[in-house]
Amino acid sequence: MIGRLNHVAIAVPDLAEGIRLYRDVLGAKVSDPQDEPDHGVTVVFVELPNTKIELLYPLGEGSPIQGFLDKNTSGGIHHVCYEVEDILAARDQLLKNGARVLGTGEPKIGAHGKPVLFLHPKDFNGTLVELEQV
Ligand SMILES: C[C@@H](C(=O)O)C(=O)SCCNC(=O)CCNC(=O)[C@H](O)C(C)(C)COP(=O)(O)OP(=O)(O)OC[C@H]1O[C@@H](n2cnc3c(N)ncnc32)[C@H](O)[C@@H]1OP(=O)(O)O
Ligand SMILES: [Co+2]
Repeated sequence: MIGRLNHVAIAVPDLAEGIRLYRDVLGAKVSDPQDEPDHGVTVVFVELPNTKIELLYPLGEGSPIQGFLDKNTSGGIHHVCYEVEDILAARDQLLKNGARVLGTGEPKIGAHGKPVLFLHPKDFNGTLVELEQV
């Protein structure tokens, strides 16, 4: 069901410092920050030849990454995103297999303009999983 790795997301406590590390220290191509109010995060994309890194910073009240940053004060790997061809078929299959789909269960439009869903980290070895329809 899952295909390519679309991105690995890293929650950062300081976005400017995260950009500096990836652009100036690691020498990667880094996008401008993009606010995603529907997701409660500001996102910066780091373009790698084979995948992307998504730097995440909380946006607004009740950001879904705030609790994670409170626990991981230096930041940390927040989720991995796998591509799927049909997100509703993937969701229904996962629900049938007992995985918990977060939120309303309906896909939202993600930072790349494509439908996304999240799966509970406790159902996947402590790793929050995002699915993105490509
Ligand atoms: C824009 C976009 C895109 O790419 O297109 C994005 O990625 S948006 C990315 C931001 N959006 C999302 O993350 C949406 C989905 N996320 C959520 O609904 C939430 O963040 C949850 C995953 C449910 C966690 O919520 P919250 O932190 O309030 O829950 P909680 O503190 O009760 O945590 C429950 C347990 O899960 C653990 N936990 C929390 N976040 C975790 C994470 N990212 N990875 C692994 N474990 C995690 C906690 O440590 C805790 O474990 P213990 O009980 O053992 O202490
Ligand atoms: Co993501």
